[in-house]
Formats: sequence, structure tokens, C-alpha cells
Amino acid sequence: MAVGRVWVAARVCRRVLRRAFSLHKPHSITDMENTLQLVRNIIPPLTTKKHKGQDGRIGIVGGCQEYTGAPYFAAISALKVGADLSHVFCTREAAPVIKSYSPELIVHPVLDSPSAVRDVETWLPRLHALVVGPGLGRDNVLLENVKGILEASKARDVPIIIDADGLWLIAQHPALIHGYRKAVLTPNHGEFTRLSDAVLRDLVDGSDHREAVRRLSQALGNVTVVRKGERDVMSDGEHVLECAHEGSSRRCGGQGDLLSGALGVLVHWALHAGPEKTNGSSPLLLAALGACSLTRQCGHQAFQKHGRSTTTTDMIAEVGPAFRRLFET
Ligand SMILES: NC(=O)C1=CN([C@@H]2O[C@H](COP(=O)(O)OP(=O)(O)OC[C@H]3O[C@@H](n4cnc5c(N)ncnc54)[C@H](O)[C@@H]3O)[C@@H](O)[C@H]2O)[C@@H](O)CC1
Ligand SMILES: Nc1ncnc2c1ncn2[C@@H]1O[C@H](COP(=O)(O)OP(=O)(O)OP(=O)(O)O)[C@@H](O)[C@H]1O
Ligand SMILES: [Mg+2]
Repeated sequence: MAVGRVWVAARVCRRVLRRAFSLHKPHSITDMENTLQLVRNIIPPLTTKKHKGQDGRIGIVGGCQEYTGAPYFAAISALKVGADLSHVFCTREAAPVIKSYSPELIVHPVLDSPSAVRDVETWLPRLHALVVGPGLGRDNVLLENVKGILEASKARDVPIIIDADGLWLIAQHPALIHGYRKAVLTPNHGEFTRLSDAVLRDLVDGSDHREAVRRLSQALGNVTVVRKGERDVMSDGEHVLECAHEGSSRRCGGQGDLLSGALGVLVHWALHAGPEKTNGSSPLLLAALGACSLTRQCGHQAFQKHGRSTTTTDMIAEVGPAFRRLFET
């Protein structure tokens, strides 16, 4: 019975993969299965031998008067994927609101304080990855503080995922992230255009998403770029992966926040796994592929249950089953 179920699940998984992943050049289905296997390889096993924190302590930098949902979505998604602790560094005003959404988050009301950089810096040695931008807003004082937080994180070699208003900051100051090989940028359509306009000198053929993403990554010194959209396209300036895994037709806000929180955990796992597990592939690209396929699978499952009324909260409720279906069957 159990064996039969595993066999059926493996067949479903192969079918899913055939639709989901295509590499830059045509590759065989075996190649695609190997790529998914590499994503599976980086997932730490659940055992009784670990202590709290080992599977991930993730920080989210964002949350201001206007936006409290985005940092919450990112932080709770990191926990649901498998991180042990999730910290949110937000403004004083946003903190009680975010705390009230969930007792599971650790919330620091420091982002608009004059000592913001120092306050976050004291936590950096205890964090495995930082997600910068969900719900950050564009207030100049906050953006100045985030500049300092980025510099401090790079100095400590902390992996950084940059999304939303964090990408706004990078479009103004690309040097902040240029050449940092532990960074992943996750632009949506608008954010990608803004970054490309800021960084690329020559026009790129807008219809060739793969080349456009590869060029942007290269221009940023091979920082990994994940362009979200109908298909997610990701590149480290050299290799290009694409995820067209079936998602949903709902485009409600917050799905990108789910992705960025999930990516924070997966990037930590991928870097921690080491080269024998990733078999020479870029750990950041594997993590990106994992986060994109997981987000889309959550959308797909939530949409099957809730249809038009699907929201990001419904997708977050699907993280566990979606993860199991993609990576643990
Ligand atoms: N519940 C919340 O608190 C949420 C807050 N959010 C935050 O809202 C802030 C602004 O984020 P935005 O994503 O709106 O960024 P922008 O303010 O740069 O987006 C500008 C506009 O671009 C449009 N756009 C987005 N995708 C597009 C596409 N594919 N084609 C054409 N136009 C497109 C959007 O409709 C939006 O009106 C960020 O801090 C973000 O994190 C979002 O994450 C959504 C959820
Ligand atoms: N047209 C589409 N079809 C299917 N999936 C999509 C489509 N557009 C985006 N997605 C998926 O939705 C997720 C979030 O992407 P999106 O472009 O909505 O991010 P975002 O605008 O940053 O979201 P947020 O509202 O959280 O800021 C990604 O996993 C992406 O694959
Ligand atoms: Mg977004």
C-alpha cells in the first residue's frame, strides 16, 4: 500500500517536472529530475538530534505604517517552510500590528530608530539569511538605515534576499549589492524594468526574458536574479533556469512575499548543504527554483479549494502539503 502510494507519487512528480522546469538549452527529462533531486538534496532531514535554530534563523527587514502584511507573509512563510525562528525588523509603529498577527514571530521595532543599523547588526551573527524589502516603503530615513544594514550583512557574509522596496533602493544604488555572490534579487515585472533601466546601458530585447535576466545578473556582478511572472526566470549571469510549474490565475498581493520568505530558508539550506549535495550547481539557483516551484504549487492548491476568493493566507496554509508533494514524495 505504502509502496504503491510512493510509486504513484513519483509518477505524479515526474509529470509535474516535465511541465515545470526547462533549462536554457533543451535538456532531457532525466536532467530535470536531477535538478529537482538536487533541490531535495539540500533539504535538511527532520531528526530528533537537532537543537532549535539549526534549521534556520531568518530575518526580515521591512514593515512600516502602510505595509504590515508583506513582512508578516515573508516571515511566517519562512517558518512554515521549516525555519526554526523568524525575526522581523520593522518600524516602531508597525511592530505591535505585526506581533498581533502571530505569536510565532519575533518582532524588533528598530528600523526607524537612529540606532537601527547597530540594533540589527547585533542580531546578524545569529541569523542565517536576511530578506530585505517586503513592506519596507520608500521613506528616506528607512532606506538610509537599510543601506547600513546591507553593508553590515555583506561584511558578515550573511546571505541576502532583496525584494520589493529593497529593489527600489538597489535601482538607485546598484553598487550596494554589485558582485555580492550571496545575494538573490526577486523582482516582479515592474521592479525588473526599473532595475534594468538603472543598470543596463544597451537595450535588451524585452521579449527574450532569459537573455534579459542573464544580462541583468551579469551587469550586477553575477548576483542571482529571479524574475517573477507567468514563468519565473532565474540566472546567475551564466546559467539560466525557468520555472513554469502550474500555479494559479489569482494575482492577489503577497505571493511574492511568500516566495521571498521561503527563499530565505532555502538559500540557507542550499549554502549549508555543501557542494557534494549540490553537485556543482549554483546553490542559489537551486534554492530559487525550489522557492518558485513551491510558491506556484501553493497557489495551485489554494486555488483548487478557494477559486476566485484565494488570498495569500490561503496559499500559506498550503505550504506544508505543497512542500511534501514537491520535495518529500
Ligand atoms: N499586504 C501587504 O502589506 C502587501 C504589501 N506589499 C508591499 O507594497 C509595496 C509596493 O510593492 P508593489 O509590488 O506594489 O511595487 P510597486 O509599487 O513598484 O508597483 C507599482 C505598480 O506596478 C504594478 N505591477 C505589478 N506587477 C505588474 C506587472 N506584471 N505588469 C504591470 N504592472 C505591474 C502594480 O499593480 C503596482 O500598482 C512593497 O513594500 C511591497 O512589499 C506587497 O508585497 C503586497 C502585499
Ligand atoms: N502570470 C502569472 N502566472 C502564474 N504565476 C504567476 C504569474 N505572475 C506571477 N506569478 C507567480 O506569483 C508569485 C509572485 O509573483 P508576483 O509577480 O505576483 O510578485 P509580486 O508582485 O512581488 O508580489 P507581491 O504582491 O507579494 O509584492 C511568483 O511565484 C510567480 O511565479
Ligand atoms: Mg513584491
